[in-house]
Amino acid sequence: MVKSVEQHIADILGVVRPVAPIELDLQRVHGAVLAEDVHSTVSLPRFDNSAMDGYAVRSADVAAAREDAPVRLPVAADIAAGDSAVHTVLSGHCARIMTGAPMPSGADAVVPVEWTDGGQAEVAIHRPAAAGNAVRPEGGDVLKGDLVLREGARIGAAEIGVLAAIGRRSAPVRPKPRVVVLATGEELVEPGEPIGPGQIWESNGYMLTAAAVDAGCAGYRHAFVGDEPGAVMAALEDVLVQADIVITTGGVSMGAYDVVKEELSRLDTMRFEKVAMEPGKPQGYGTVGEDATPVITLPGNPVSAFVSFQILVRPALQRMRGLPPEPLPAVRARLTESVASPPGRRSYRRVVLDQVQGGAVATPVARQASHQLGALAEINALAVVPEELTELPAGAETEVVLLPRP
Ligand SMILES: Nc1nc2c(c(=O)[nH]1)N[C@H]1C(S)=C(S)[C@@H](COP(=O)(O)OP(=O)(O)OC[C@H]3O[C@@H](n4cnc5c(N)ncnc54)[C@H](O)[C@@H]3O)O[C@H]1N2
Ligand code: MOO
Repeated sequence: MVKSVEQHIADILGVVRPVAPIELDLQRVHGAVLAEDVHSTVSLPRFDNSAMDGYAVRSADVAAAREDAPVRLPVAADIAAGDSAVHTVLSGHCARIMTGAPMPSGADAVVPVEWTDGGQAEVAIHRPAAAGNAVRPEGGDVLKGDLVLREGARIGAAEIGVLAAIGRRSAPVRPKPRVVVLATGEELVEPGEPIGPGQIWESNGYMLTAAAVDAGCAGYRHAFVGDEPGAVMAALEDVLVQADIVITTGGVSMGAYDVVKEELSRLDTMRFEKVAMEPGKPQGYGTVGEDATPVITLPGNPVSAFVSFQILVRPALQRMRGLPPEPLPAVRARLTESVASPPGRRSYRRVVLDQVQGGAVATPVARQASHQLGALAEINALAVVPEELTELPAGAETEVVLLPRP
């Protein structure tokens, strides 16, 4: 039975759940997703303060100040940012004040230093300042009790700035899901190591770990395993405690040594199926272990693994983060060349998407086979050929999925 892409996405979503919320330190929340609304327990600014370097005055005292007829006031105090003393400006006096310094009581305006002679004992003020001039009032930004961040917010630089500004040392978040990637195959050799006949350098593990990071997760690449019996189960048992989800590659098709499928299909919590897509036909998913850790088994062909991850696995990772499990964004674009597709399967063809006058155009790369990793880094999108078609001619408009960039 061949299964639809939508059904397989739904089935994978069915075995994952959002990671449990924890309170995480400010220095570790980047990339996490907020698990609760955050209300401010303080007003911002916390106190009336000066917006400029200048002189805190009573506005009535400087109302008559003119360019050619300055008002002269004695400078009764010098107030720097961080000054915690209680200052008062009496009528007919002023205080020198710096940006961010608390307003002294009595004063209701700040005259910027540029409107004065900059005097230290006495200052000549050449322009009037209205009440409130260059004063940042308490609560003028955030009021105590205000909702400042919503549950479900992705925590980036701006959110971290807000949390710190309201004095929070930590936040209730869903941390980045821990994605462990396990490549399998007897032919694999670590990149950088000498290689022998029939061997290949392991690339899927590195690629998918990076793809998991691009999807907002913490990616960990486990050492790859060979095809010896028991190796996959042993590696899985090894990683279950530290994984929120495990992604394997290889060993899921029809071969005599397709050990992932062979070993894991003994568990009644795992399913191995054919999905109506190309690349990415042989797929498996389910859970393993006491905690029902999700395990997704992707095919070994590098492009199949990559496309399967982006189309099938990414929505599940978004759900685990605590976000809506949305697919990658897509646009409509015109194909510059024809693309083929096997009957009954939805094909994802590698294309370069460009914006030109007249709209978006998608140019397929020449090498479209599942092992042809070479062109993967040239592309920025995948053009979709629907199940019911075996070809889309040049000039046809189709859905084009935008690939994520870090
Ligand atoms: N008789 C059939 N043969 C195959 C079928 C089929 O339906 N009937 N399906 C083909 C399709 S489609 C795919 S996709 C692959 C999937 O195969 P496996 O998931 O079992 O993967 P392997 O056989 O282990 O490897 C396939 C290919 O990819 C290379 N590979 C594997 N792992 C890595 C890695 N970590 N880094 C780089 N390259 C990797 C491996 O050397 C093979 O060349 O099956 C088809 N066959
Ligand atoms: O489905 Mo395989 O993934 O076409 O190469």
